[in-house]
Amino acid sequence: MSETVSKPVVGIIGTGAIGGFYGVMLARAGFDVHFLLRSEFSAVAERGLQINSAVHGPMTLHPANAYSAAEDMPPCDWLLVGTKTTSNAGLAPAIIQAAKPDAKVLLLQNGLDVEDSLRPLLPDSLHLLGGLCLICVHREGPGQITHQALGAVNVGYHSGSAIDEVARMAIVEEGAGLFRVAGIDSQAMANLHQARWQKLVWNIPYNGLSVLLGAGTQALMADADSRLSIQALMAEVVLGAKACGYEIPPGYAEYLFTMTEKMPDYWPSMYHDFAHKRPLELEAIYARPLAAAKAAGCELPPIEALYRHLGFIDRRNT
Ligand SMILES: NC(=O)C1=CN([C@@H]2O[C@H](COP(=O)(O)OP(=O)(O)OC[C@H]3O[C@@H](n4cnc5c(N)ncnc54)[C@H](OP(=O)(O)O)[C@@H]3O)[C@@H](O)[C@H]2O)C=CC1
Ligand SMILES: CC(C)(CO)C(=O)C(=O)O
Repeated sequence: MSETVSKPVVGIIGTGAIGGFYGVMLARAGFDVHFLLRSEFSAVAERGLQINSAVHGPMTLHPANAYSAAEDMPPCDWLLVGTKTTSNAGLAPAIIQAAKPDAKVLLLQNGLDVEDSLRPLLPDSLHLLGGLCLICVHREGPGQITHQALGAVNVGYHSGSAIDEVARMAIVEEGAGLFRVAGIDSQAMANLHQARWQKLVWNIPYNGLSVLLGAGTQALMADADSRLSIQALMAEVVLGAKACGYEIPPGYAEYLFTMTEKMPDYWPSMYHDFAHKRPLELEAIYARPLAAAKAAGCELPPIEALYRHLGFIDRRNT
């Protein structure tokens, strides 16, 4: 049965791999999509966005509604934030500028509590949501995105003026519905914290080890020692989540491990940040989960060691 959702105006704040991919998918489904860019503005204004997708085939959006300043964007019903988490608080002026008064702002980002630095800077009328993307995409060049595998987005409510759980879930369902109309698997999550911890079961081992060991997923999965490290780190994330009150479903870590064996060789976005000398998302993916677990009385030494090694690398790299 096809789902009918009225088509809102969508703004993409940060058109990189994630913002560009989901923005193009929504535009292809008939949504009115507007893209805020920074370094790639001229290239995208001239040539549009190209997605080379192993799942959907080649896709081009040309012309794309490209902007270098949020002031020039039309008022948006939904804003999808596709920047890295390293500068969330700095995005508030652009978000406020591009948002309708009761807009929904969806952070399509990995990590824990990534909404917290932004929330106090936004008006209460704006709804803030988090989206966990299970996808392998990266930027190949200005306006050029490679999509290797997967694509689902799980959406949860963080904060805003929704008066009760029913109102919150209606907004979350609306968000998931946008993606489903665009042919993307999407689930409404009742608990955003739970969803963020669950996603960390993948990101904590693979993102960090890809940088530390200089290896993509296939090399990491082919070596007995790195397999053990991945499994140990996954088990630690499950422990940390449990200490904080979030039960990761039994078998979930094993499911992600097996899923990764079947994926094409994938270099997580943290590796791309390292290779391009951009700051790593260490605060969101490591420091906050470690601090939350510690506050709940749970030390996670292997994750802490990985975090410290990555900090050393990051400080010398940027
Ligand atoms: N790539 C993936 O497969 C996955 C990524 N994620 C998560 O998604 C998030 C986004 O990652 P990803 O898409 O890979 O990152 P990218 O680096 O590809 O994209 C980030 C984009 O945000 C832009 N940007 C940053 N600040 C601003 C600003 N102030 N104004 C306008 N544009 C801005 C950057 O522009 P500029 O070029 O100028 O820096 C860049 O285009 C991260 O949290 C990541 O962990 C989650 C699942 C999978
Ligand atoms: C887990 C993965 C690779 C999708 O499987 C992903 O979404 C990520 O890189 O954050």
